[in-house]
Amino acid sequence: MTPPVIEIAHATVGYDGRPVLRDVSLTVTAAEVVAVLGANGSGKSTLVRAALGLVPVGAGSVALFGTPQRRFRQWHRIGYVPQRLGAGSGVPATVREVVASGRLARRGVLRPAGRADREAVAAALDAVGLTDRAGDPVSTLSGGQQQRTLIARALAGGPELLVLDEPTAGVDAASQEAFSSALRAFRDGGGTVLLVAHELGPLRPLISRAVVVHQGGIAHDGAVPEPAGHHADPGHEHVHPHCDEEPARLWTGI
Ligand SMILES: Nc1ncnc2c1ncn2[C@@H]1O[C@H](COP(=O)(O)OP(=O)(O)OP(=O)(O)O)[C@@H](O)[C@H]1O
Repeated sequence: MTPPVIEIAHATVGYDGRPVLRDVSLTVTAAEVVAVLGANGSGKSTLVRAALGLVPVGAGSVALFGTPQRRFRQWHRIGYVPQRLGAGSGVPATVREVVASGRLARRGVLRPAGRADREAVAAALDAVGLTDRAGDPVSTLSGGQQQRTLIARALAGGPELLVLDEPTAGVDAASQEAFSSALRAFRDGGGTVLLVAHELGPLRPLISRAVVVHQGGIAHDGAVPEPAGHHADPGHEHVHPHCDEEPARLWTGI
């Protein structure tokens, strides 16, 4: 039997000895599209970072593709898009260069890019609708386009698992649509997705399962909850910036 893509069992995760998540378990199997939901600061990013070994797990265990995470080396099987780019940082790289860097784990830094690399980069740029911007410096792109560049970089590596931390936060409707079609194509090709989200928007129909992080644990694991309150209004767009008073019941009143 194929092992789960991600298997977190009874993990305690935190920073500087202060636990953020206690005794959490999460299994993601191949071809699932799992959304991690929850209020600001609930520990959504911490959960996905723990899955990837980016924050240490104090107790419990994490396995990736059936291998204990501390022994896992096949990072080309995973594409990760972190929460914030910070690419307005004066890095003069073009969109194509950033996307091509996603091939490095596959080909090694010293081997020149071959045809397969160029084709993968072109396909990834096309998937996120940035082909016409490929030669532009990333710093000249909008926040949403920069986010799409990072998603293309992850896709270019030809991963089996995509882990995305708030891929649509602050991203306009056109970018969200482009992103959701790229994700749909990835899933249709057999890819597995774990993504952190505040609002699902156009991603909602793609999500096969939702996990809600609340008060240091997983409060729900199953069907995608309906948003509560004014968020349920037709046409409501979650455009306000992160705010700490985001009601936890938004995702737990189910
Ligand atoms: N590098 C860090 N060092 C110390 N504490 C951290 C660090 N990163 C996150 N935390 C703390 O861990 C808790 C959970 O943060 P996390 O980023 O996982 O939440 P989140 O649910 O992803 O939030 P948001 O919706 O705002 O992105 C918060 O209290 C945060 O202050």
